[in-house]
Amino acid sequence: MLRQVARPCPFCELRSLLGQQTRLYTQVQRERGERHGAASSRPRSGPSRPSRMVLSENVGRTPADARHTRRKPDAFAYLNRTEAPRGLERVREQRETRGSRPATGRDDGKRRTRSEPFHALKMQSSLHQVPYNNRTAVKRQIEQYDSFAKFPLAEPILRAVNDALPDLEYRNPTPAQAVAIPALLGLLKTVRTKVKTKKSGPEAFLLAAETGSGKTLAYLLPTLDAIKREEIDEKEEAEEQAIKDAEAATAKPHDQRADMFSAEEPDINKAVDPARPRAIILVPSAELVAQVGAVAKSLSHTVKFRAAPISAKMSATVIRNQLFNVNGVDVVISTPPLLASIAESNPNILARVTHLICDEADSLFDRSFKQSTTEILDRATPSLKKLILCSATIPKYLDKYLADKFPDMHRLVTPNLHAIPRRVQLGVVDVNKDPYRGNKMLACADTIWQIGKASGDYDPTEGKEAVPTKRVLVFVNERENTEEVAQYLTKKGIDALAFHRDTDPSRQAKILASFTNDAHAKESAESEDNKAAPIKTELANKRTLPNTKVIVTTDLGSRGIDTVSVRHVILYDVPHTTIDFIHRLGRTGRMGRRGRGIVLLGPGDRADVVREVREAMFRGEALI
Ligand SMILES: Nc1ncnc2c1ncn2[C@@H]1O[C@H](COP(=O)(O)OP(=O)(O)OP(=O)(O)O)[C@@H](O)[C@H]1O
Repeated sequence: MLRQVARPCPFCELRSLLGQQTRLYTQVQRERGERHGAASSRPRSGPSRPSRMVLSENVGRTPADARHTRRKPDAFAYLNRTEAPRGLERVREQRETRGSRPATGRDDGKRRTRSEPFHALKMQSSLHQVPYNNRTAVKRQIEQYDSFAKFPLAEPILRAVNDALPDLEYRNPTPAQAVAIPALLGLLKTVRTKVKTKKSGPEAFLLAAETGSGKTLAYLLPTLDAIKREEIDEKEEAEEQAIKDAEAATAKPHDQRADMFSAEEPDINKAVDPARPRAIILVPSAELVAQVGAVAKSLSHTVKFRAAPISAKMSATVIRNQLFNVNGVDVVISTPPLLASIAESNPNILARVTHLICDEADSLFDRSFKQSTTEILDRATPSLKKLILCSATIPKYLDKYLADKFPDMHRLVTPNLHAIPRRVQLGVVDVNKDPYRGNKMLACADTIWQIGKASGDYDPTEGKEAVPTKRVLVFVNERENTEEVAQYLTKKGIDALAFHRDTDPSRQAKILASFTNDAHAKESAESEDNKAAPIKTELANKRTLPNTKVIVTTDLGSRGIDTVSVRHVILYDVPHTTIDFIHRLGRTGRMGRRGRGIVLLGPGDRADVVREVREAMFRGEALI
């Protein structure tokens, strides 16, 4: 042995050289790991061998890059790099020292540092991250308006709030209302995105606030206030004019012929102007027309104005009677295509509009409604004073469009924009596992049975036991699946109904009524119970879930519908975008109530997207 050592063979030399290299490599790796804070967390055991899993940092480097001969890297040059190129780091440093805009709408003007970035969501990132670095100011403003009486609204409007919010002991403004009402009344300076231009036109506002935050009243109350003030001003002007005319008539020599002509003129009552409303509210669906119409009607008893909700589901006679009422009309609530077609044959209908409101603005400016919405906007512009766009989600395309078209727009943003309501929890059911083995319908039925069988929870905010009848919304991505899923659930003894665009209008109204309003729920529950009698006898021998009502729907049911009594939302399909996540989960947990979302994660579904949404919800962060 000793002799062998004394006389080294070439293979041993090679082995020891390799061993040295290996040790050196391991040391370098360990040092690097320690530098990145990873090495200390994982104690090493066994012999230190270079890991085959360590990725090279230089895969993207071309030989040309190495020689510094090429100026521009090719399109794939940065693939597999683990560190930013030196040039990019310089840019980042420069930006940081300059203090660039905050990354999201949820920090105090500081750059947001996420512990875990949205990797999966970045792939489908569609929401505009509305910046606002005056968060503290917004919060202070919200605190300042802790009662409706603090808004300088006309007295009948303040009284009417009680009619719009019955059954509430304390009626305090929500953050959306505290931010929007003073600004729409012209009280506050709001954040403007760009330098003021000299372009004339209506004053434009964007109200961006989370789902179920009372945006309807936030735009309705100041609009009605303005309408009423205009009405009073016009009346006073008319009276002044009448006095002047009378004085002029007495001053002039009596002309009998002139009297004759004036007697022939019709006696026009200027306060009453059929089919010439002062305010238009555009919404994307007939269901929302009915919902916003009901809120407007509840206010109209005290404020005294005429609201005309019109939708394509109404007959032509009903629409005509609503619009061309002899008593006049002040506020028209419609979908854009219907109103645009009416305005084409009666352009005068938009001649006196001073307030145009686009509720669910992201829908109204997307491909399906953009043409009719902009047509109405163009026709109304000459008389328009205020344009108000409202939405719980501001997609990038809308932000870009608004920045181009209305650079002076006032942006009214609440602190929780793009976040799922705080009291909503999100659970996941793995459909791939036993007992479902990929059967989503079975998983859905089982989840609803579990919800139905669970005892009502005590809710301290409402101070009473939870409602005995549980209402569950099931969202699917495709309209065709609504009927199929609803039928399967019915077979499993669940009271489920499909709700989509082709559902019979009267049935649709009944289905929704039981989900949107507790008072209606009692009435419609009775009628539905009577109607469902034959089904019950058919299912008499089956196990049924008596205290649970289910609606299976698509996006149609997710936009703006005020499903206050819904505690559970089941996402049968993983939504395509975070926008859909926000609107679908936003049907529960409204106005600070508790809610639960359950995602059915089946084969091929994006588990990473769901995980990131859950994490963001846990941290109370805005989605991207
Ligand atoms: N100040 C308030 N206090 C208590 N409840 C309120 C208040 N303002 C509105 N609400 C109630 O909150 C519910 C949600 O209101 P609304 O439908 O206007 O929300 P939204 O912000 O438009 O929601 P979405 O974005 O989903 O359309 C309604 O039932 C409404 O009556």
